[in-house]
Amino acid sequence: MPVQQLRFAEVPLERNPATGAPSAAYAAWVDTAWEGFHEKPATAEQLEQLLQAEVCDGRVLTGVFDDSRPTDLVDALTPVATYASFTRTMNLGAKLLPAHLITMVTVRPTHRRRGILRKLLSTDLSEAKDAGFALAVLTATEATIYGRFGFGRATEQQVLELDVRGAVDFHAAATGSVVQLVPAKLADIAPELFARFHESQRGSIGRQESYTRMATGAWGDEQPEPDPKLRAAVYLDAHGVIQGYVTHAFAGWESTPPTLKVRDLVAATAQARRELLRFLANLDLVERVTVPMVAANDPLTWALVDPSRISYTQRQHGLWVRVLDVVAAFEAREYRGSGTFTLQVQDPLSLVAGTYRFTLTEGTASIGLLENPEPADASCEVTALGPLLLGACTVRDLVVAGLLKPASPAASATLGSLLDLPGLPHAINGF
Ligand SMILES: CC(=O)SCCNC(=O)CCNC(=O)[C@H](O)C(C)(C)COP(=O)(O)OP(=O)(O)OC[C@H]1O[C@@H](n2cnc3c(N)ncnc32)[C@H](O)[C@@H]1OP(=O)(O)O
Repeated sequence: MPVQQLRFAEVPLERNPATGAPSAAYAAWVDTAWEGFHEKPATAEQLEQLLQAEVCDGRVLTGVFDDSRPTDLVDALTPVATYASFTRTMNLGAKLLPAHLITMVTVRPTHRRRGILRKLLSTDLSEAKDAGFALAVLTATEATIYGRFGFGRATEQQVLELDVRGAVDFHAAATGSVVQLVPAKLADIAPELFARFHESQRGSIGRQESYTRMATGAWGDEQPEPDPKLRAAVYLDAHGVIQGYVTHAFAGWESTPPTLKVRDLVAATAQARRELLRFLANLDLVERVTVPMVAANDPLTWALVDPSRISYTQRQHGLWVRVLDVVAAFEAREYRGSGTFTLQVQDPLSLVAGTYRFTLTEGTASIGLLENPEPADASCEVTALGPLLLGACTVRDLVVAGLLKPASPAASATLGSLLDLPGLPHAINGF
């Protein structure tokens, strides 16, 4: 059936009024989404947990239905495609801005490559812009899908592997103390510490409800069901203030070498992170500690006396950002110094196309869309705006990549001097 004849409908986060259990329509949506990611069907208890969490998140679920399927073979409530969105803030450096988050996008193999994703995404991005969102954000299963819709790669992450055989020495003397505690104690501590991290880290994206449930062991890292293996510790600074937490689980005696896997490590200060890693590095009976969601410019190599204990694996793209409002998004960014330039943006979805004048005064921007466009100092496709907004790379990197086209070498140098930022954007969670 062509995409025009399919039915696109919101699937409410609701319960069966008679039983109080998650509704059949919600269950069918989850089952389709999970099948799309090759997961087993959710159990009744998992569905209950998911519904609770998704209500907390304020998710909006969309299902796409093919009413031509034989109802004796397939329940009419079962969608052929799923799509979900909700709102969290993103740290753009100078400000946190509400972002439109897109997730759980699946199209059944029987209905692929006939434009369902294109219709879902282009409609949703247009509605998100009309609703006032300056950016949409997603994580991608494949890097090649979302550029055509204007998403640009904004953060990266990798897994840190630390060889913890024998004594692991740090340059800095230990400070503060670490207290091991049951994960349930993190119910209030985890969101509060994450909020402090989120305020301080460019590129950070707000967390959904599942993260608190995972920090407390109510959910495992793979399924929304209790995880008895989980252990936890907090770091207290020299004044006794909690500044970070870590949750972790032993990978089992069959792991080679014996490995402890960090599930989540949230530190409100750089010292807290270092001290939690020192705690992990000194655990007995394990030879390797792995830490996920580590920044591409992770500073641990500078903290250890022997940096060869560290290796990084699984480096990959993290958040993809689609700018929906150039003025609001780029006024929430940091800059260096003062100056002006104009940027012409091309946008196949016509959401942000135009020429913008940036007037920068001591690191803050005032931006306007020009009514009578003039030849711009640089031009780019909308997909370059994500990395440019977050400072994910330098202006020169974007120019060399062919993603940003300066009118002259002087214009390139001016943009670099104003837009290049120290450090990298980083997010410690996906969604
Ligand atoms: C935010 C997230 O949730 S990321 C998770 C994405 N989901 C998955 O990976 C689950 C498995 N895959 C799927 O469910 C589907 O194949 C999807 C969602 C990736 C694509 O859905 P479809 O409805 O087939 O895509 P649609 O037909 O609308 O294609 C839109 C465009 O994307 C392109 N495209 C679609 N899938 C892919 C892919 N896997 N890789 C590269 N390009 C792709 C198409 O060629 C098309 O390009 P064009 O319009 O420029 O010619």
